[in-house]
Order: sequence, then C-alpha cells, then structure tokens
Amino acid sequence: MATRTSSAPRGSSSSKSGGTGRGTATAKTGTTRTKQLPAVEPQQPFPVRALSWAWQGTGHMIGAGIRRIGYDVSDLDPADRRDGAALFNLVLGVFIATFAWWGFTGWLPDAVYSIVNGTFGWMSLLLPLMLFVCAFRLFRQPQDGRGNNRVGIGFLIMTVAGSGLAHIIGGQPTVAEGFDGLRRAGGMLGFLAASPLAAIHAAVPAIAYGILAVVSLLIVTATPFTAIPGRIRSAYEHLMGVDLAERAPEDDGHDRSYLYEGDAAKPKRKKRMRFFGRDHDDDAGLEGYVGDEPFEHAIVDDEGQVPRASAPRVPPGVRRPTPAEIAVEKIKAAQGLGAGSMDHSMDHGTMEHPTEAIPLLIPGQASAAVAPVPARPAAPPMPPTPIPQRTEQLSLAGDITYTLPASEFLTPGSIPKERTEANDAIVAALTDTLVQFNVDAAVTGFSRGPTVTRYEIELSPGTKVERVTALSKNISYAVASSDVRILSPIPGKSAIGIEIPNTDRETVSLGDVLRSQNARRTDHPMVMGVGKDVEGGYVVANLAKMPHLLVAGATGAGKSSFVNSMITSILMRATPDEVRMVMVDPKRVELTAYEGVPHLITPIITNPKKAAEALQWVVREMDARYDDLANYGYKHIDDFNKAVRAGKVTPPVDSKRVIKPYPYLLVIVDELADLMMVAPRDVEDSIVRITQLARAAGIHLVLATQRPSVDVVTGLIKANVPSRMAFATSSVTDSRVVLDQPGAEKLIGQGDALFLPMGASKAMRVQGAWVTESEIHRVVEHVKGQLQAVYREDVAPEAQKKQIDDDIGDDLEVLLQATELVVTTQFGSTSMLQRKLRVGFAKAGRLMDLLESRGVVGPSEGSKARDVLVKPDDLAPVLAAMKGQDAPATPDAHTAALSDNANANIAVGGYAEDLVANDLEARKQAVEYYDGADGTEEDDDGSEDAWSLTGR
Ligand SMILES: Nc1ncnc2c1ncn2[C@@H]1O[C@H](COP(=O)(O)OP(=O)(O)OP(=O)(O)O)[C@@H](O)[C@H]1O
Repeated sequence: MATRTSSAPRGSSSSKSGGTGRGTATAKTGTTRTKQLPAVEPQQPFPVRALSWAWQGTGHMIGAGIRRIGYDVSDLDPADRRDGAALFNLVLGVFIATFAWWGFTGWLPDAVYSIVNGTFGWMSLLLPLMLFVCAFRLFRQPQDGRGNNRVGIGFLIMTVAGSGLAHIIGGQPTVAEGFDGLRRAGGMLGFLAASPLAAIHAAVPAIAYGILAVVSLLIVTATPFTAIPGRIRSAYEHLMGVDLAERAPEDDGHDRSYLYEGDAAKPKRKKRMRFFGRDHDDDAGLEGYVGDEPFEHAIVDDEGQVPRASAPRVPPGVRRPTPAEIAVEKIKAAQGLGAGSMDHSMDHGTMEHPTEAIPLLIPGQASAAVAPVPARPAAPPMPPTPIPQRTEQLSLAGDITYTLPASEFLTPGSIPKERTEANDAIVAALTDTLVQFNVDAAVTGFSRGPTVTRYEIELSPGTKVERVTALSKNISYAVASSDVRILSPIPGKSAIGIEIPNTDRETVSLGDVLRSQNARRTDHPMVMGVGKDVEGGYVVANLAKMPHLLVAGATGAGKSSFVNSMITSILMRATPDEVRMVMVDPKRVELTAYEGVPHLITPIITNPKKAAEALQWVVREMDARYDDLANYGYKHIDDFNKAVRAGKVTPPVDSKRVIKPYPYLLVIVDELADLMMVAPRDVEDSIVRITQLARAAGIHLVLATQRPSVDVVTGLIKANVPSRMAFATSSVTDSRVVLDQPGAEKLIGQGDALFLPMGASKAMRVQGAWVTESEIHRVVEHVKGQLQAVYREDVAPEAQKKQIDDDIGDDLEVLLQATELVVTTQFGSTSMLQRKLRVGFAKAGRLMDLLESRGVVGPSEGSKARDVLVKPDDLAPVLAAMKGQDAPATPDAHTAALSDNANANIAVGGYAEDLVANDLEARKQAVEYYDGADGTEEDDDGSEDAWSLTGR
C-alpha cells in the first residue's frame, strides 16, 4: 500500500482557479495572482560595491576553512552560502571580546563598551560566545533556516533572561543611582526586564528568569523536555567514560562472530540502542513483525499523515471566479488597479508552514472579494535533527563502541519552493489552452514536487475526459515542454493530473528523507530513503518488504545515484550484524567508495564470472537458512532470529553448533546485463531461485540495469522481482519491460523515476534522493573507522589457476578418482579401476599409465598388481599437484578445508554444520575401510558403499 510521507511539507496545493469557461471561448483567462516585477535596483557606487565584494570574498575564504573543520561540508551549494552575514557575526563577536574578555581600551572599544555593557551588563561577557556560535552555524549550515532561527531566538531569550538575573544578582540598581551600577548588574535591559516583576515580589523575577534561562538553553540545544534525562546521562557517560546502562548477561545471543571471526574469547556485552535519549531493545525494529506477513507494504506508511487534498474544495455559498473575471483581475493587476484582490495570506495554523490562499469569489460581492482558504503547507526541508541514533556496544578489542553515523553527515537540502512564477505562468497557459479549445474544465490547483508540478484539472459535468487528454500535444506546445505526462484520473481523485517538469527543479537530499517522520517511525535496518513524490511528500521504503527490486533506466538517468542512496541509507541505519551486503559492480567505478565497509561479506565483485558464482553462493546460503527454518519450525527468518535471541532455539544435544541470529543479506547488482552476457543460464537460474524463495530467508536482491530489454530482464526474472524502480528509459518498449506500462520514457532523467513497489497498482512518480560523494565518504569513513570488514572467502573464491597437464586432458576427474582409489587401497590393479570406475579396459590402462608417469604406481609387472608408491598420508599433495594447485600445507588439508567451510558457514549465522560434520565422519570411515584392506582384488569387493561415501 502506498506510502508517502507527509511529514513533509507538501508541495502546495495552491489552487488556481480557472473558470468553468462555458461559452467563453474568446475570453482570455489566466492566473488571478498579480506578480510585481522586482524593482530594478539602482547601481551602487563603485566604492560600496568594492567594499561589498571584499567583505563577501573574505567571508567566503573564512567560510571555506570553517566548512572543512571536522566533517567536511564544503560541497555546500554556493547559492545557499551566507558567508557575509556569518562574517558579520564573527567580526562583531571578536570586537566585543576585545574589551569584554581582553580589556582593550581606546576610543572605539570604550564607546562600544559603553553601549554594549550599558545595555546588557554582565551578559556582555556571553555575547561574543553567542555570536561565534551563530557565525559558525551560518558558515556551515546556512541552508538550515529553521535551525538557525531556533538558535537565534534561543540566544535572544537567553540574553533577556541573563540580563534579568544579572540585575537581581547585582543588587537591583536603579537608573537614579547612575549607569555604573547598571553596568555592573544586568544593564539597561536587565533593569527593564526585572524591575516591573520585582515590584510584585522580589522572588518573582528570579524565578521567572531562572526558568526562562533553562528554557532558552533547551531551545538552543533543541532538547525536548522528555529528552533531558537521556541527554544528561549521555553527557555524564561521555565525560566520565562509563556506561550507566545495565550490562547484559554474557551471552545475549546476538551474532557478532563474523565481526571478529576466530576470536571467540572476546567478551560480549549487551547491545544497547539509543533513540532520542531512550534506550531500545536491539530488535525493536522487528518487534512489529508478525510472522510471514504479506509483503505488499513495501513503502513505509505514515500514520499521522496530513490529509493531502491538493485542490481545496469550494465551501458552500462560494464559487470559483470565471475565466472572464480572472482575466479582468489580471488586466486590473497589470494596470496596478486590483492588486488587493489576490491576497495570498499566510496561514500559520501549523506554526511553521506557509500556506496559500485560494482565490474564491463570494456571490453578491465584488469580483475582487477573496476568501482565503488554507491549502496544504509547502515542504521545507527537515531540520537537521538527528536520524534515530543508536549506539551499540560491541565486544571488540579495546572496548570499542559501534555507533551509527551521525545524522549531520548528511547535509540538509535547499528549502523547497512552494510556488514560483513559473507555476503561475503554466496555470495561465493551461487555462488559455482549455479556453481556446472550448473545453469546459478548469485548473483547480497544483502540487509542486521537486522535479515536476502536477496541475489538476476538473471537468464540468458532461465534459469528456478525452477532451483534455486529446489536447496533450497542444498542452505540450503551450507550456513549451515535450515531457508532459497526463494522468487521468489522478489516483483517488476525480481530477485529471498534468505533470509538467519544473524549469527550476530542486534536489532532494537523502539526509532530509532520512530525517522525515516516516523514516524515523521505524528502526527497521532495511529502510531506505527513496526520495520525494510529486506532492512533495518524502518517500521511504523497506527493502525487506519489497522483497526484491529491479532498478532500470537509460544511461545517466540516475540508477547508480539511487543505488548509492540505498547503500548509504543502510549504512546510516543498520549495524553490520543487522545487514550484510554483497555488491556486484561490473562497471568497476560505481560502488568503489564502499570498499572495506564492515557490512560487506565479500570484497566488491567486479568480475561478472565471479558475480555468477556469488549468486550461487547466495543460493546455498539461502538453502542453509531454509534448512534451519524447517528444522526449527519457523516460517520467517525474523521469527527465527527472535526465537534465537529469546533462547528458544537450541541445537541438538550432541551438536557443537552455536545458533546465532542471521543478518539480512542484501545483494546489489549494479549492472545485470554484464552478468547475463557471461552466464545467462546460471545467472537466471540463481536469480529465479533466490527471488522465489529468499524473502523468508532474509535475503533480498536489488538488480539494476541500463538495458531493460527482454534478453536481460527475462520473463522469469521479471515474474519474480515484484518491485520496480524505473528511471527515464529510452523507449516506450523499455518502459513496458520494466513497469508493464508506458510512462518511464516520459521521465526527465537525473533521478526522476516511477516507483512501483510490490502490491501497488499504479506507479508513483518520485524524485530520487541525492547523496553527494563527500557525504558518502564521511559515512564510509565513520563506519570503516570502527570495524574492519571480515570477508567470507567462499562467496567469490579466487579462480584457481589450473595448469593441468596436456596428457591428462579431460580425464582429470576420473584420474583423481583412480588415484584416490589406488592410494587408499594400496592396490594397483587395472581391473579394479575398470570395475570401480566403470570404465573400459583401454581407459583403465591409460589411467594406470598416467598414474605410473606421476609416480603413484610402479611399472607393470605382467598380470600382477602394480606396486603403489604413494602412502595414503601423502594423497592430498598428489591430488593437488594433479589439479595444478599448490600442495596443501598438511596431509590432512582436505579434511581441514572442509572444517574451514563448516566454520565459515557457522560464522554467517548458524549454518547447518552438522551436515558437514557428518560428511567428514563418513570420509574418515572410508579411509579407515581402505586402510583395513589387505591388498587383494577380492578384498575390495565390498568397498562400493564406502567409496560412494567419499562423495566422489
Ligand atoms: N536523485 C538525483 N538528484 C539529482 N541529480 C541526479 C540524481 N540522480 C542522478 N542525478 C544526476 O544524473 C547524473 C547521472 O546519474 P547516474 O550516474 O546515477 O546515472 P546512471 O543511470 O547510473 O547512469 P549509468 O548507467 O551510465 O551509470 C548524476 O551525475 C547526477 O548529476
């Protein structure tokens, strides 16, 4: 079911009235809003301009330095910089500090001292600090308008409260006693603030300003009242280096073994997560999971969603203006007469979002009468409040704490525009087109998204929808855009939607998406920031519920950027023991930034052949997980993990296995076409098997391709990958391959996409979230700085260099069997080879010759069996030499290799090692059996079974 967030300030649904337009074909209509052209600013004299340049230049230089302090935010959009204002704060702060902190004197410091100290008294000591903080924020986060305003207001309140308190503490001097007394107390401000309250009772100002001072501190630090205990505790822990949280029992059942394989002795600690000061259980994110729930809810829902009526309904007794009336308004406005008619008042009902007034006419009043109707709020970016922050204690050498990356690593985007002149012009053009073609319909509103704006057209009763859809070319012509997309109707609405690209498009920052309400509502580690929809709502999705995703689009359309946003979302929200990843990047350049992150299970795979092998490994891992689910009677890995953590899953009594929760496994293939070129059959088989089954095993596939043709995205793959993300495609055929419907060919690239999550009937248009390289770098450095990746070697093993001798040719397999047979039985008989290997006489003779040439058996002695020159203990190196490999280190290398595999499997989270252990046992028995043979042909008669046990 669909989901968008609406924490977000929406794009506005400002309504523009077109009119009903009946029979008014000749009437010119248009927007009723009058736009004042900006007055031409008079040219400043040169010295003023030079001074301004110098000031700005200095500001940019200092700003560039300050933006590199700590985590680098120097990729700030130049249009967002406010370095001039920041420099002003800095200079003022330094100047006040010269006399308030350092006691400089002179006519200028003295004069300013008199003003500042006389106004604020003792508070002037704090002023430089406040100004420095303001300057720092303005240099680094100028685009965070709400945050900066909050800090500014907090400081203002703090100054008043501080001056008031200083006045009380300074003995409440009066003006009559002279200004020296005021300076030594709270200054004039303190006097004015405190003396009226002191008249009530001496304690009143002290209490009132004491409370106000605390409140101002909370405002500045953005601390809600409920978070105070948590903040105090974390500050204490941070300062004292202690952990006040309750320690867990030694074994919390959480699998971290893959983080430090082979080091079982490390102590374990309880994993603790913090979310705005509250501690959460580590699997809180899975708490809501109820078994094998249906997976149609790929997008995270917003329960507290704001109603999304984009076109306000007309209240009773009110009608929309006709096009003719609007035209009159427009002309009046142009003449400077009727400006008052379109009062776009700001409704502060939400306290923070500006709202639009909709022009509606009340019968009986002059045409200029306006009833302001609040529309949905516009979508400012989320303030950089932290993404749910979780801290995890991991038992690492040196007692390292694993912390998820800070929310500030992802910078806020620019403030979205609610409505621009471009929108107004298009409303006018659309209305004109409708009127010109005598279509009885009106533009009733629009909602502006980051890339496109959706204009809503309502038809009068009796008007056919086709009258509007048939105008698609004329509309394109009127608005001068070839990428017009018509939705008839807009899902859930009796209105036609016309999506037209914004000439002034906006970038959607991943940080804003992850800070949205929807993303914060859940701790689920597989939740990713998708982007923003056409109405400006943030869209987030749970990859675990997709459960597999196909990402397709022409080159340069935004696939890799989407994949980057996805991976960064996971790194921001999930620990390596919650999500592990396999990345396949045949293009070699797209995912290199993530090399070495501890979430990786194998180095980034760039070789398509190896990628095919890795997919086969994923199938094996999936089978192992399924074995566990079946053995222990669970339907989904989340249930299994929960039971493991609750201690409800115990291994069989005679097993040495330690059962641990399985992490989610996310397999990302950045170019499927490259894989399908090298091994189409194998790749398709693996993908189909994984996609059919892996959902319950916690394994999820994301397949990206720039060639969504039927030979890459085959019918079988398509049928099993239910969620789709289509970026701009080069043809309508490609769009059909990805979405089973046209539409993607009309997208405008650069992250503009149609998102069709599993279960949704209609694709949702979104602008993909954007994450910059430096943001990725910061996140990756943070993650890598805490843990090193521990790779599984069996996922995509290094190709063994095979240098098989020419004379062996295709007979390597059978020769190895012959060698093992002859050496383990110590019986060099050709007829035995014939019987046991079921080969003809000639082949058996050839094998014997090969064995002789390799020194395994001696020369022929007529009808007698040949001497066997290799002892069973030396078998492994001989076999390795035949395969063209380096000899194993020990004679028992074969067995050791098997145990290694078993251990590795356990390390991924509880592989069925018992099976492998049984296999080892069988091998040993087989060897013992042959050791017991006395060397006669008859002796090995019963060896059939034992031989088959060796698995050859
Ligand atoms: N979500 C987005 N927001 C803003 N710009 C974007 C977004 N996604 C992509 N772009 C722009 O489009 C360019 C190409 O994007 P990207 O490299 O992701 O395309 P692609 O589909 O992966 O191409 P290719 O298949 O050739 O690798 C980016 O460099 C960026 O400038």
